[in-house]
Amino acid sequence: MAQSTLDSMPGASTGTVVVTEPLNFWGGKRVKPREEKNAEPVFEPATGRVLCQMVPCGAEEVDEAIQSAYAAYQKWSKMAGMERARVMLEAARIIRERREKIAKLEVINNGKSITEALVDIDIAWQSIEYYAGLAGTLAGQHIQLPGGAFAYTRREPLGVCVGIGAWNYPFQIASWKSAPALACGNAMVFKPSPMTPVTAVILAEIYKEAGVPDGLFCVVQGGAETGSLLCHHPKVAKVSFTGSVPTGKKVMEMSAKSVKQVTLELGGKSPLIIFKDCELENAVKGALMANFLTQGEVCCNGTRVFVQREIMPQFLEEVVKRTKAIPVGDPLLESTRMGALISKPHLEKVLGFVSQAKKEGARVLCGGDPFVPSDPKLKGGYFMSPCVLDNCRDDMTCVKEEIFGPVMSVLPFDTEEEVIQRANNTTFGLASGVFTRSVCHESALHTDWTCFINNYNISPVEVPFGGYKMSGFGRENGQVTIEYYSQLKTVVVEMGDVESLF
Ligand SMILES: NC(=O)c1ccc[n+]([C@@H]2O[C@H](COP(=O)([O-])OP(=O)(O)OC[C@H]3O[C@@H](n4cnc5c(N)ncnc54)[C@H](O)[C@@H]3O)[C@@H](O)[C@H]2O)c1
Repeated sequence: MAQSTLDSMPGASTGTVVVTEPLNFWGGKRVKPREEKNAEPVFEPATGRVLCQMVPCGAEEVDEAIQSAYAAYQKWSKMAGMERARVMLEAARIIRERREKIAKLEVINNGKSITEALVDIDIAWQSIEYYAGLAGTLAGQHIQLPGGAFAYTRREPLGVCVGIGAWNYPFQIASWKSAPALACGNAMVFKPSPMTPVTAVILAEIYKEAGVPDGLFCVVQGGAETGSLLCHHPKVAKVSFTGSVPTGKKVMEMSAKSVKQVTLELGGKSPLIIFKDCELENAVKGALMANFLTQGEVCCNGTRVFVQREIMPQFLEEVVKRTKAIPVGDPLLESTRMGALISKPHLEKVLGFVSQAKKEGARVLCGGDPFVPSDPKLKGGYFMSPCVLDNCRDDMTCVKEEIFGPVMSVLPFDTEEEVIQRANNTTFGLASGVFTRSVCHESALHTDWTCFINNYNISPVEVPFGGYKMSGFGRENGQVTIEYYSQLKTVVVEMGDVESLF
């Protein structure tokens, strides 16, 4: 029963899968929704067909999941880091073994290409492996005090952590949040996006199979209402949220009521700066990687591409030629490089940004239209042709707002000083990129956020990832994330008599 969705994957193709198993998971098993009446259809983006029904969890179900996570936390937090590591390494091994099946299911639910989904799943198990490696290293300090007294510190878990995910990297987000949480001895209740509910529960099954106590990683389905129940629950110690800025603000506000810790991984409108002394071939490849992965639905995409005026003509010629050549279509085909956007309303929103850009004076050099693949089964899918916009100005909507689709805005610049000022002139602060052959750490230091030099969208699990300004705070990945899922306890030990002032 538990493995049936995945077991049907090897023979599955686009347009054939229906998921009927329950998508909630707590107490060590899948749990049927209590009431089906609020069910919402979930669509396969490549066909527009209904893939499954998502039934939001209500207050009682959320409470049940949290209680089950709390019970598991009591056991898991008492285990040694090395014991936790062993279980997590087994989970990573199982994911690696099933990577093709999980990736296929992810594609069917999310619409991204199978080539990319396989990378996402690999990054997911790597994250669990990485934090398993750190679980045994959690330690404190010993501090000597006068008269033989001393103090020591211990790194302790927080308790039950909540993870709330976006729809663009469903399995990977669940792994990036749960891996450091579990390594530190916490339990996690995870709520995926209502548009991508099917793979988080697979992760829950894998953790169980690997040997975590029942309830340690739970999945509750739902949207805003379920999310807010999680943020308000008194037994929750921390909320790690990935999503848009407006929702992030609400999560922070709700969490503040009971002083829960929060990590916010929010949106962006990142700049990519291409200097005239760059290796043009690499800069063009970088611009494509910075804009068109996952149909442009990537938070840290470098969607404001600043190009030094002298090389603008060559840059545009090359970038447009390659953008036109991107194969858009059936995301399960290995030859496809761009799949379908997440939903019909989202596709319409992205196309609306292109129309608005035209009205404001931008020139469409390619793409920006709905795309209908020749395969009849894809006729109802949410495809569009990847778009490059020229003639852009900093005050245009397409340059200021997060589009979250395959739309690149290209802007000319003259000097480094000017471009850094323009690049930083945004309330977002997630990522940036610089292409140049000269030493450019100066530019990296001057951008208000993470900076990729001579590449873009590289996120190895060892490297911290996260935002400045309204793109959020806290970090995911890297050693530092341990600090966001643990707290430091201090113990002071007196060895002599108490010197009292009274
Ligand atoms: N910085 C990052 O790491 C990162 C990664 C991926 C996506 N994103 C951002 O996510 C956004 C796209 O994702 P989205 O459309 O799913 O975002 P969203 O903000 O609409 O939803 C994100 C999650 O929050 C939940 N939610 C909605 N209202 C809520 C509420 N009131 N209380 C609690 N939870 C609530 C949703 O159900 C979903 O699970 C983009 O802005 C993108 O940049 C950021």
